[in-house]
Amino acid sequence: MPELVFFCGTMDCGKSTLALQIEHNRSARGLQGMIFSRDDRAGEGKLSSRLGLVTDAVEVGDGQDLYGYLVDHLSQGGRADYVIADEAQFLAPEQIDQLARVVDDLSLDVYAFGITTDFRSKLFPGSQRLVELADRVEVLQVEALCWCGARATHNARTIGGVMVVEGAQVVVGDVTHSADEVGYEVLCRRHHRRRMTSASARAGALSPDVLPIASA
Ligand SMILES: Nc1ncnc2c1ncn2[C@@H]1O[C@H](COP(=O)(O)OP(=O)(O)O)[C@@H](O)[C@H]1O
Ligand SMILES: Cc1cn([C@H]2C[C@H](O)[C@@H](COP(=O)(O)O)O2)c(=O)[nH]c1=O
Repeated sequence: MPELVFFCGTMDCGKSTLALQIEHNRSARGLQGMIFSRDDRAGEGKLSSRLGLVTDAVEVGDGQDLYGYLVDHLSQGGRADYVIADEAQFLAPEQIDQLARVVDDLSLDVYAFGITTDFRSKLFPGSQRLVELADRVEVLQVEALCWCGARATHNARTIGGVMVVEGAQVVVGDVTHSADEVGYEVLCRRHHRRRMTSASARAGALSPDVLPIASA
């Protein structure tokens, strides 16, 4: 039976790498995938992994009907044996419904990849719909780690390494810490709740407040 599978995890846990591996394994057996992506860091119409691999993809636009796109593609003689949708958190809930319809009405497997929650630990609408509709939700097994060594479960947005909690839900970026730019850092829940990034933990460790008091 064809399935809608949601592969999820924090940023930087290998979702796009897995998407590219699934694509590679199927295309090596002569199958042809329809690859959707949206706002990939590598640019429009790309699906890229931090391991350096990249492939072309159909850039999904606002309000684009993904089911209609596939029906048009197939009726014009195009081929699609399965569907991959990366950065699926950026898709609208209606587009997730369209992907479910691709599974049910076109009998194609759909593999969606994305982060579940944003920098405020709130579900992205697209990810919420995936959790509601997917036949299977798979949490990636290569866990990203918080600076403390615990499994990272949350995504923090940072500016100059300091965690921020205000701002637009969507800001494309990477797990970096340049001085003024928006970056991201994966944290365990405890340190996300305490807004403690690696930079603020380091600063705290160096603060005179926590240095041992010299005995008189
Ligand atoms: N230089 C490297 N050597 C080995 N693995 C790496 C290297 N750089 C990144 N990775 C792996 O790639 C993962 C990120 O992969 P990617 O598919 O881009 O993540 P995601 O799509 O989940 O954000 C990292 O968690 C790490 O396991
Ligand atoms: C937490 C969070 C992330 N984003 C953006 C940042 C990246 O461009 C993508 C995630 O990509 P990855 O391949 O999983 O690293 O999402 C965002 O826009 N808003 C957020 O709150």
